[in-house]
Formats: sequence, structure tokens, C-alpha cells
Amino acid sequence: MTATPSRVLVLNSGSSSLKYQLLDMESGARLAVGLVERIGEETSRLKHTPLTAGGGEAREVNGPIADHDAALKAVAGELARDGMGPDSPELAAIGHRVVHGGMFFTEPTVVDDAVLAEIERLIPVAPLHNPANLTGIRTAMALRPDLPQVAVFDTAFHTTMPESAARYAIDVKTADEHRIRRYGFHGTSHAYVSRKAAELLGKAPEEVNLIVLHLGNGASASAVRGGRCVDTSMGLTPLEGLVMGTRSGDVDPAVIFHLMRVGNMSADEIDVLLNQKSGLVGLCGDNDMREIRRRIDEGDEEARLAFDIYIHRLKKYIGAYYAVLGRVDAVVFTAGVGENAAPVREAAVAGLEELGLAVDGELNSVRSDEPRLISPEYARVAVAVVPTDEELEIARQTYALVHDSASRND
Ligand SMILES: Nc1ncnc2c1ncn2[C@@H]1O[C@H](COP(=O)(O)OP(=O)(O)O)[C@@H](O)[C@H]1O
Ligand SMILES: CC(=O)OP(=O)(O)O
Ligand SMILES: [Mg+2]
Repeated sequence: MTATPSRVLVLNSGSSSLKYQLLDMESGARLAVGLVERIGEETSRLKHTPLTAGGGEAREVNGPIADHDAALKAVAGELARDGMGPDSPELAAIGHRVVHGGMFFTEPTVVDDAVLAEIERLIPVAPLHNPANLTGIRTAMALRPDLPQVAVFDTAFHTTMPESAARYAIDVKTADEHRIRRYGFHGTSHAYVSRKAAELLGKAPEEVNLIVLHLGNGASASAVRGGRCVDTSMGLTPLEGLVMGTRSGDVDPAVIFHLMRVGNMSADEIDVLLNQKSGLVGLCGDNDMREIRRRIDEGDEEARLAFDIYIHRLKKYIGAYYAVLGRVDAVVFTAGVGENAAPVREAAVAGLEELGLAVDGELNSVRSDEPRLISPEYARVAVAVVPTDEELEIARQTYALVHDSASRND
């Protein structure tokens, strides 16, 4: 008799990357993790790490990987080399991060034709993400047509926002006709990190008010009251809000008409400008915070100004969400920049002592994969670093969905 399949493969397809993990949900073991970077370029790189007993040696494959379909097939090949390929009978489901779920998807959802069509319809409001998510799902379906493919939406956590935060102050009829409202993104991360932060504070999620700062290549802030999102910085699309690696975040909307009328740019050109050629890369030519800090240390003024603009925006959102929440228990940093860039954390909180916020230099400089406090004991509001794990959260939600429905049918 074969055991009930208990493994979940999670795919997190970004605009030019594919992150993945294979987990066993009964034992809790992480069996493999990996990343394909720079998809579509000549210098693509697949880094695969098997974590089964005796494994653990990372393997790298360098060379062009044209698209997400090719990336996933390469990943399937690496998993198969370790005897954990997608054809494995132990696999219970494949979980997919889907960035835009629009108005309808508030829960993890088993993908069928109607779900695929809705994700496709939402491409104009997540042009960097939904196409990659769709390709990932379609390729995974072709590899394992018999398995449930589960979509876990970035937007789901934000559906609790009150109308006063979710609506833009534009003509209601036009907004309703085009479903224009604030959807918010990175929700799986904001939800996971909020729960972990409450745990770190020794409280139940319902008891704490948090400002969560997810600072990766894309970046967003959330105000979370008692475990529920009450405001977030990304909007109709993942372009609004904080300064990001390649995205501008907030601009006066009139910048767009001005560029159309006076700069003779098309809507598509402006889309590319604001989504791909702005943010840190537009300001100083680099979108990696490590490189920006290195340049600042060498006295580079352009990198310094880019950093200052990034921090200024971040600080404005901390202030805004402090006011939205009224009382804050912790400001929580997460994702690539938030977890690793001590200077960003220090600068974002600098000067906010009157709000009860401070960072302890020594605690802030500790490098660790564990959730940790970086505020001094006297501070009224905690400042924390909580590593995110979108893949684990997606795996849990995926397994809960397929497992619960399987037990109902037993
Ligand atoms: N050691 C580090 N110091 C500063 N920044 C870092 C470090 N490691 C990673 N980063 C930043 O994290 C970013 C990637 O974050 P991540 O959350 O993985 O983003 P995404 O999921 O959007 O690809 C990099 O672009 C880089 O700016
Ligand atoms: C929604 C979003 O911006 O995602 P990422 O940070 O992965 O680009
Ligand atoms: Mg990310």
C-alpha cells in the first residue's frame, strides 16, 4: 500500500525569476529549494539545492533559459536527478503564487479553465507578473495533468481593507465600471510575517497592530490591525507606493498626461518607463541594494540620492500607517532588502524617537535567518526583522485545500 501523497511543489514565478520549493507537509521537511534567475537573458542561472538526508550540495546550471516554460522544465529535470521529479507519486499538489487575483479570488483556489481565464484577463493590471504565473501553471499542468494545481493570490490578504482605504477618490461610476480600486500585493508575505511577528512579541495575532514593510525587488507596506490588513501601499497594480528596484512607486498621475502630451510618449512606453526603468535603477543605474551601499561607501553621490529618496518614501509610509493604526506594537522588516540591509532599517526609523521608534545599532547589525527584535528595550514600539517565506505559506494553504477536500470525499 502506498502512503497518501504529502508533498507539495511550490512555484513562485516573478517577472524574470522562478523560485521554488518542494516540501513534505506531513513531516514538515523541506526537500529541495531553488531559484532560476535572469530568465530571458543570455546569463540565466539555475541554482538547485536538494535538502534530503545526505544531500544538501547546491548545483548550478548556467546558460540561456528563454522563458518560464523552459525554466520550469529545467527545474523539473534537476528535481528528477534527485528522484523527486514532478512525476513522483508522493506529490499531492502543485501550489502557485499568482500575483493579481482581482475582485473574486479571496481564498486559495484549485485552477480550472475559468480560473485560468480570469488570471489571463487580469494581465493588464499585473503585466510583469500574471503572464509568468500563467506560464508556470500551464507548464505544471502539462507535466502533471492529474494533480490539483492551486493558485494562491497575493491580493487575498488585502481583501479585508475597509472601503475608505480600498477606494480611490475618483468618479464612482468610472471606478466601478473598470474595477479600479486598491487591491494590494505581497499579501501572502504580509500575512505570514504578521503571524510570525505576533509570535515574536509573545501575543496572539488578534492582539497586535503592525506596520509590515516587505522590501524586495518589488516593495510594499501594510497596516495590519489584529491580524487583518487595513491599508497597503500597492494599488490597482504593483506600481503604487514605495520606491522599488525598477518601479517608481507613487508619482503625481499628471506626470503620465504630461509625458503623453509634451514628451510624445505612448501609454505602453510610459508603462515600461515607470515599471521597469524607474525606482532605484532609474535613479542611479543599480537596483540591488548591496551595490548601492557599496557605491555610497565609495562616495558616489548618485547612489546616495537614490538611497535617500528610497528612505524618504519609506518613512512617509511608516508615519502614514502609524496614523491609520493609532497604536502600533511593531514595525516589521522583511524580504531581501528588509531582512539584509541594516542601513535601510536604521535610516527608515532614524528620527522617529518621538513616535516611540528606535533601532539598537548592535542588534541591527546581527545577521540571522531567525525572527528577531532590533529595537532597544526602552523603545515603546518594537522594531523587528522577520524573514518571509512565501513558499512555505503557499505550500500550507495548498495542502490544506487539497487535503481537506480529500478527507471530505473519504
Ligand atoms: N545582503 C544584502 N544586502 C542588501 N540588500 C540585499 C541583500 N541581499 C539581497 N538584497 C536585496 O534584496 C533584493 C531581492 O529581494 P527579494 O525579496 O528576493 O525580491 P524579489 O522576490 O522581488 O525578487 C535584491 O535586489 C537586493 O536589493
Ligand atoms: C507584486 C510584486 O511586486 O511582486 P515581486 O516583489 O515579486 O515583484
Ligand atoms: Mg518577492
